[in-house]
Amino acid sequence: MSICLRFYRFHHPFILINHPLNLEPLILKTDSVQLEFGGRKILQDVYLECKQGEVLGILGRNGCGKSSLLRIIFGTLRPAYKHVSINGEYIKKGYKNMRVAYLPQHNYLPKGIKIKKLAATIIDDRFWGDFSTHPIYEKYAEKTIADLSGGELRQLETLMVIYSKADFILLDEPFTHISPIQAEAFKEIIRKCAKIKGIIVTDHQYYNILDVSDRIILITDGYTRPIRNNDELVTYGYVSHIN
Ligand SMILES: Nc1ncnc2c1ncn2[C@@H]1O[C@H](COP(=O)(O)OP(=O)(O)OP(=O)(O)O)[C@@H](O)[C@H]1O
Repeated sequence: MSICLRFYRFHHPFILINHPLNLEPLILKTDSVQLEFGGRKILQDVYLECKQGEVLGILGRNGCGKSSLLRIIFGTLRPAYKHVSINGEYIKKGYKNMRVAYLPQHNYLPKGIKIKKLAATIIDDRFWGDFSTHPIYEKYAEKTIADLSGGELRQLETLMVIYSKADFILLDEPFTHISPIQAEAFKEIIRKCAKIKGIIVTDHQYYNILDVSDRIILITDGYTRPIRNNDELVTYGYVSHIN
């Protein structure tokens, strides 16, 4: 039985519980990733840790390997070597048993199936109230994805991953293609979900990443570097200045 279900059964409405059964938060760790394409080294010294209760932001220039790293954790990209674990247990495929959910850059929801039916299998019971009252879901629950605009579909797909049953949520560019007001709303949702999940998020809208994240790591030259203050983003050449 999954930890999520055990949490749900023992949940008491008057106790503020941040983690399942008040256990120690789960910790997702990734290290020793070796990834290359056609002899070109992409990732060579990665260390990343994310625990339930926090948002970890990943920044880096185009092509530095952010999406690849998320796909490696999710289990759909196999590098030469990786070590991914949750509380010490080696995880070969993060997507198995809904340990990890992933929002890719491209659309992922299947065509021809009612959104209501998809939601019933994906959404975490603890967030059903939030999800089912979101305007996008209320408007399109009885429809299929063919009825949504590009931006609406992106919103729905993002919400479905954030509110999914997984312990860890990986978000690749959740702020791209959506309006600023929606980005603000998503940051609120991400913070709320991060009270009981671990969330890793990357986007080129770095100000949104800085805003929503508890910690930041930067990928440069295949390495992950913890960013302790925003000036380091200038030092490492990610931005020319910070306002
Ligand atoms: N299947 C593939 N075959 C060959 N090269 C690939 C493949 N997938 C990714 N790459 C290369 O690996 C590098 C890292 O790609 P990745 O998509 O992880 O970068 P990214 O940091 O997410 O980039 P962006 O910010 O532009 O989305 C890029 O140079 C890309 O061209």
